[in-house]
Amino acid sequence: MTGRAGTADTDADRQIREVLAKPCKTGFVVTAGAGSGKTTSLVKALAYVAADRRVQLRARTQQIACITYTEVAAAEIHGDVQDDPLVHVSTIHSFLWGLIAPFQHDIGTWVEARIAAKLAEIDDDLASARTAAKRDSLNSDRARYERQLATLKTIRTFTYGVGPDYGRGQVGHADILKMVPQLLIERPLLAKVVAARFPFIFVDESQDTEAAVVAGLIHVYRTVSSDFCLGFFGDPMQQIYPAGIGRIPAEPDWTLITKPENFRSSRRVLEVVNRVRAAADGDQQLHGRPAEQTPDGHAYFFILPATADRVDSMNAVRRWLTLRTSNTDWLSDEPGGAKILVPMHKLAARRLGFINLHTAFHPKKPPALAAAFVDGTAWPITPFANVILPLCKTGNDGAALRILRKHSSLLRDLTGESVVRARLTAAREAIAALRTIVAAAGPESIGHALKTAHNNGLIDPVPQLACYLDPEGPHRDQVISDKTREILDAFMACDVRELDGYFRYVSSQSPYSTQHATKGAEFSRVVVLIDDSEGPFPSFSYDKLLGITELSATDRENTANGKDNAVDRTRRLLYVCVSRAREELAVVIYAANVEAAILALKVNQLTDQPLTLNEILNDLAAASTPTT
Ligand SMILES: Nc1ncnc2c1ncn2[C@@H]1O[C@H](COP(=O)(O)OP(=O)(O)OP(=O)(O)O)[C@@H](O)[C@H]1O
Repeated sequence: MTGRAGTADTDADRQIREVLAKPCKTGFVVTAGAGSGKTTSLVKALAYVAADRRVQLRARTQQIACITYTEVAAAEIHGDVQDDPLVHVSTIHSFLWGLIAPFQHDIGTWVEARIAAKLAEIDDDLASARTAAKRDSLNSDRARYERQLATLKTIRTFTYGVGPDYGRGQVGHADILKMVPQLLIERPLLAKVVAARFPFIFVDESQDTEAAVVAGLIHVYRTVSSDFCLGFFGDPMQQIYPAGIGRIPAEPDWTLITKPENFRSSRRVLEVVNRVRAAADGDQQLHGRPAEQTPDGHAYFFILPATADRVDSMNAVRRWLTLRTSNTDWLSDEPGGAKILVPMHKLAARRLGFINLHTAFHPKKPPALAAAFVDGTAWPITPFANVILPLCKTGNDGAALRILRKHSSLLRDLTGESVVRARLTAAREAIAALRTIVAAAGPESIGHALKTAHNNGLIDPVPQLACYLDPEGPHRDQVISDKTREILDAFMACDVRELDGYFRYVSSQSPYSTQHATKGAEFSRVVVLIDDSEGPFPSFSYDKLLGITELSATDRENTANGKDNAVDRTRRLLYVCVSRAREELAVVIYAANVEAAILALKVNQLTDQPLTLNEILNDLAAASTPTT
């Protein structure tokens, strides 16, 4: 056995196995800090059940379900269990869709109710609409939903895509998270079918799983009488998405398991990890590895003036770290070099040259599209990732055909040689036109490229984008909100060259990553960049965490009511960030008032010796001065 499944057992692994060996309905919650090996324990649990119950599960055509947070995590776990077909690893969305897809009638009923709710909402808004323009816009949305409702009856099969297109039988990402838990609770048969198909369901990163989804799964547990096991692996301190449940409400008969060790971090890094957590729930980790295998490592805090040039000062920090740790990897921008965790994409966007693109996707009140921009899944951009840029980059016809066959319906299901030939010629001409637009680049080249690709059938955009690009086309009944339209208008005006830096960034090819996106990952050398001065960072504030900025009235109200607040949220994010480091860690804070920040770090007991820009510049100067 190799990889995570082959690591030494901990007490928690043994406890989990005891639960899994019980021949009855059972459940458990593993709650433990960063780097304690929760995912490792999950992999071992999968391997154990697969080995122990293989014959029985196979005979009943059952599988062990493992729900992960991202596709990347799912792929890793697949690798860990050597692609065992008995183990069904998927993200929450695809897991839930897999459960509901056979229940087409129920999906139809749910969608009908959803459209009815939208219509009721519009009627309410119409009653209070003050301007004729507002009434017109609401009435036209109403007419669209009415048409969707009318065509719904003709839909034979519902499918699942990024955004909803009810009139054409497509439910969206967000719908799945609402629909499936609701149906699990309302349809007893569905709960039974789920338990019969997956007698073991394990959820990783449970703290960021939506409360409704957790409630749906717990409902399955409560209602089934058969042999069924539900297990959660998570850490409430690492909840960084607002919809996440945080702590799992365990059933009275479940086993609660903790893991007190940290297997990831060096001595100095773990000290910082523990210090960040101390003011939250106070849980402190011990080293899991034997003393001789736990390196001392390095961990430093830097306070730099907010007025400092970001590129120069960051380079100074990296040079200083190279000097102090004798490790030149701190200077490398290649994978394996320093990983720089920025609070917002805006910081990386500026450094990697896609600030206009970033601004386009971040209107004042961002809809879900802004969040999708963050993780590289925004539907207006995917045609560039999958089709437009690959078509422009490849010089050969064969590769272009493969791209089109995979991502476009242009060349699919064609009959007759002359039709195929005509389509191929048209595709070649369209690709040549695209190449010209992309090579010329400049303002609005994104819009030109997108329209050219769409008009020539090279891309099959999601319904909303198709409607935006061709308002009278087959997707004309799509409802596009004003905010989404605002994003699309700004996106079309961008320069196609900005996509280069953006794609490097979201595919982790740059040294930058956002603090949210590093969930579950680990790196040898980590820089955590703290910079509130570069603009608002919604819902988070390092200045508030450190006590440099006063809490707002809302923060105080949330705190008084025991609700989540900016300080707790930011502490959790900082905890996730510092705990990504294996050997070496640098926390770099840009502060408007350096003295106040130094004091704040000491008062908050995060470090006793923060370094200033002057100190590191002096050290660098001394190191470069030849000794006589
Ligand atoms: N029992 C173990 N023995 C040795 N190394 C281990 C053990 N468990 C985990 N590790 C190592 O510790 C590191 C962290 O493990 P893992 O990613 O499973 O932790 P986690 O609790 O899921 O982390 P996080 O919550 O911070 O994302 C990995 O490098 C893993 O290989």
